[in-house]
Amino acid sequence: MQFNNKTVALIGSIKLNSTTAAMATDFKSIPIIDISPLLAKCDDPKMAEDPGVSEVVKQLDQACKEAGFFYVKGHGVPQSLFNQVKEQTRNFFHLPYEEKVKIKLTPATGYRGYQRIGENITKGVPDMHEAIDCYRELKPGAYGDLGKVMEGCNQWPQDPPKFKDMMEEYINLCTDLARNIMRGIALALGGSPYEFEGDRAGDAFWVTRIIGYPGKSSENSQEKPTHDIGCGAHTDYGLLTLLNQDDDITALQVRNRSGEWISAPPVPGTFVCNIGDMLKIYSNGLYESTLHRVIISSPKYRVSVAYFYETNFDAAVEPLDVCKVRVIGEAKKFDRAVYGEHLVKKVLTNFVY
Ligand SMILES: N=C(N)NCCCC[C@H](N)C(=O)O
Ligand SMILES: O=C(O)CCC(=O)C(=O)O
Ligand SMILES: [Fe+2]
Repeated sequence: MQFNNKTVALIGSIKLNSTTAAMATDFKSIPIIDISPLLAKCDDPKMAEDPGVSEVVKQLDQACKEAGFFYVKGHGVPQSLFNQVKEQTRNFFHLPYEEKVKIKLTPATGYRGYQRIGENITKGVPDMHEAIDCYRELKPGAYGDLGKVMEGCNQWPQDPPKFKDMMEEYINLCTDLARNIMRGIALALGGSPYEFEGDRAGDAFWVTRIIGYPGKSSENSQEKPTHDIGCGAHTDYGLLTLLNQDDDITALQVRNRSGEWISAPPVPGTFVCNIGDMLKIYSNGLYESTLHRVIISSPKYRVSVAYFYETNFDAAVEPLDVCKVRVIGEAKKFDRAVYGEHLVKKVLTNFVY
């Protein structure tokens, strides 16, 4: 099924109150939320009283309950940088393998660097993508044994020139943006704007994956995909993902509660945002970390840059008190996790090495 941008926007603007949201039929598309009113007030301690903020918060709450996915516009990241990040990513992956493998990811590099097509594994199946993985750098010994696996320096290519500077600038903007969206989500959950600061995510860890997907049986590609799963079905690990995807290829799919795969077509200039496993726990399951995957069906090479905003590396995550009281039903067994343990467990099973 295909949607044009107008359809997505229209469905996104339908307002439901919380009762109807719970009874709503399964989502068939993903809403677009203009967060500029939230960003205008996000440093004001009284932001919750602002009508513009309240409207955004209502839309975030509905999107997080229904789909766990939403597009964000009015995000304030300059369009030139937003697009340049994808163009330079395309330029990097276009280089010969000998050049790319100079920054190869290995356990010794703290799982930072370049992986070729088929080296990342999801549920036992090699993914048909290549990528550069980056993580916020940890000071040696910072989290003791918990952090050891992830210690290391990010590996940046020499070519394209200025790639590191560009990505670091972009990552800093994504970090600020994600913190501000999380203030809106904290309000949506019925908490203070600052629930996800301090010991929870005041020193947020982050992950960035710079990704390229080969075109389907394209003649001039370096490597032909052996199947059409660009990235197998998975959930993201932390709080909130900000995905900057190529403008003209539909490849990302999101699973709804009926098990149907719903496309998340490109909406130029927007981030695709989705909830990670830690936010699912904080929200006591009110918000789901939705399964998603990438299917290769276009002959064209596709790039995407995924920024993952996480909790503090050593955060012990359990449902917020405001969310415990909101879940009806008898003696629910609350989930718990230490974020760093969750990440390390994933990373250690994600690779062929
Ligand atoms: N940091 C995050 N969220 N990365 C998502 C990668 C998903 C694929 C990975 N092989 C997996 O199976 O999880
Ligand atoms: O490339 C995409 O569209 C999504 C990638 C993704 O889901 C991930 O890296 O976690
Ligand atoms: Fe993902």
